[in-house]
Amino acid sequence: MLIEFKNNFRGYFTFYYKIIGNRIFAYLVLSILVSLLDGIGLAMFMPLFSAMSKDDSVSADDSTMGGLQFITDGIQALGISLNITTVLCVLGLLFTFKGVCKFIQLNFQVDLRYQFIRTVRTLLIENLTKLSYPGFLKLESGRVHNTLTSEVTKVFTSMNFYFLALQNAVMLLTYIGLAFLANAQFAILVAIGGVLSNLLYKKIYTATKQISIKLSANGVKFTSYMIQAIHNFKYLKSTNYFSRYSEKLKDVMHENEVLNKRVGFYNAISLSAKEPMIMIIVAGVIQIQISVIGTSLGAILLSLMFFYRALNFLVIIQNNWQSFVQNTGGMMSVTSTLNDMYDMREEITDVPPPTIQRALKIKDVDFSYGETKILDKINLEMPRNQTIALVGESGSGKTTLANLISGLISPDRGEITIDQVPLNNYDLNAFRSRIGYISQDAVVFNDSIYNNITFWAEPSEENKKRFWEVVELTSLTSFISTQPEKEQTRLGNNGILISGGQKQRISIARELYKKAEILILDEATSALDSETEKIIQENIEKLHGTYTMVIIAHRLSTIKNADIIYLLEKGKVTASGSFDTMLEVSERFKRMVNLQEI
Ligand SMILES: Nc1ncnc2c1ncn2[C@@H]1O[C@H](COP(=O)(O)OP(=O)(O)OP(=O)(O)O)[C@@H](O)[C@H]1O
Repeated sequence: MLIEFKNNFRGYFTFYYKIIGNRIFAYLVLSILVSLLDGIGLAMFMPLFSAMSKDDSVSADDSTMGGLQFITDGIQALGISLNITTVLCVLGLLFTFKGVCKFIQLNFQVDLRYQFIRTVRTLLIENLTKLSYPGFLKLESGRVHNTLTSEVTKVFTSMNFYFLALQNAVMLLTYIGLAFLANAQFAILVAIGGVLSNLLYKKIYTATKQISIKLSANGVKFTSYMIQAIHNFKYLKSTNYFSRYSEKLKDVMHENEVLNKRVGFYNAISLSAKEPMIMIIVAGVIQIQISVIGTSLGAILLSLMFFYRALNFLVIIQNNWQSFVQNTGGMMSVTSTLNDMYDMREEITDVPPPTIQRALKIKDVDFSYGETKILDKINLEMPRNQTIALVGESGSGKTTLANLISGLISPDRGEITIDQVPLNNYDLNAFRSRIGYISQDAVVFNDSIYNNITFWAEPSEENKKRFWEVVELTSLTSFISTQPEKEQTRLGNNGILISGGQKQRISIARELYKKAEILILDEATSALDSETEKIIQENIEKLHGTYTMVIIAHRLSTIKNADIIYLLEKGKVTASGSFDTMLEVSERFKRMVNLQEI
């Protein structure tokens, strides 16, 4: 889903409406009801004041009620006589009803908040799931991380203040309306006072909005540095680069501090200007009413009360808006990340791919990263249940080729086919769910060994049996038996609590557990000692003929039994054949074998 919004009051409303839907109107109606009840309740004080000066009797045509006379008229029309007791009872009833409405409104607000935050997070996760791999390479990980955590919260906070401002705007309008009914001149003066104070606040909002955008960008920078610090902690620690690296973090923190101080400065202006502004406007209005217009103080008392309250709400709105603006940077960064992800999404069909009957083929494939050609006219065949090996010097394009085979990237030219049908015609997600990928960097989650290998499968008898089978195949049995909590032992962040070789074996076990059709092993056994490597190698050998396998290896001893070996040199396949054939046809391959003294 693509979200766009215009940078104005209506644009923000549309943005929230897109996320929350029609419930936004129910919330508005509740807000109006609460403010109306509050206003009418307040108006009921007037007959009370007049009764105090007229021996307990409440006059039905009290001039202090102005245009709000209909309220007391309405009470009398119901057959209730007006006296202090009935007015007090009506007051009590009105404010109780207002309390009930406020309670419903606040609960509804909490519900909306969670609906909102859930919808935005779900959208982000959905877009992240659909994001193409090349798209992911373009997105900074700090940006994704920051958006999913702090920026979403900022959007939610912005919505909170937007609604508070809106709710208080309803209050303001109600009071202006009531003040207008009580005394029309007051309403005009409120409008003038409001417009004047808004001019000052508009300048503050613009400045705050700019800072908010900068703060969001800085947040991305900080998160990005932090992720890298945690990821590379061991290296930074062992080389004592940490102190130099932490300087970078401190710089970003300092930039943040400067920006936050500026926000604080504008906040201070907006908050401290509140009271004097109200008092000046109120005093000015009273002065104009009495000396210029010649109204008596009694006649304007109710209007003045509404007016004072309206002004209070005006200032509250300005403060709400200031807080809203402070968080608008979050709205912008969430929408831009969402939309960037959407633009770089993977378009896939829903045609399920068949199992390979004959072969997966790569035909005349070219691939470039930017301007740099990485693969040049590659032709390669992976016959069903056979093992192919990709060898070649570092940077020759082996992993890029594996990425093409797994459909992570698409060729610029040429095609990849399953039994003559282009791979892109099929649902690539369904295809990938049949791939087992063991990469150079072992993938380990901070969870139990069981969950790491089964990928959180139900601990049913059948699953447990399969778990122990793959544990045996990957020589992990004795390792697990020495662990304090056996297969329930947790592995720590990125498998920090276990060795590199153990991590690699757990990664292999996960892919074997998966019942994949194609196994891609990219330097899968490189972190293992020769003895463990030999055992796992033998176990992988046992799978020969049951999986279609791609093995990428620098250690040529591990691919001796591959059905077809492809030698890659600078993105081109320069020789192919069985191990023995390769020794005959490729001088380069022969040299590589001799160097490794196989
Ligand atoms: N995301 C990327 N953006 C730009 N260039 C890339 C990217 N990934 C890889 N490359 C470049 O593509 C070339 C081939 O990389 P690849 O990882 O496929 O090589 P390899 O043969 O697997 O190397 P190794 O044996 O060292 O793993 C390299 O020159 C590399 O710098």
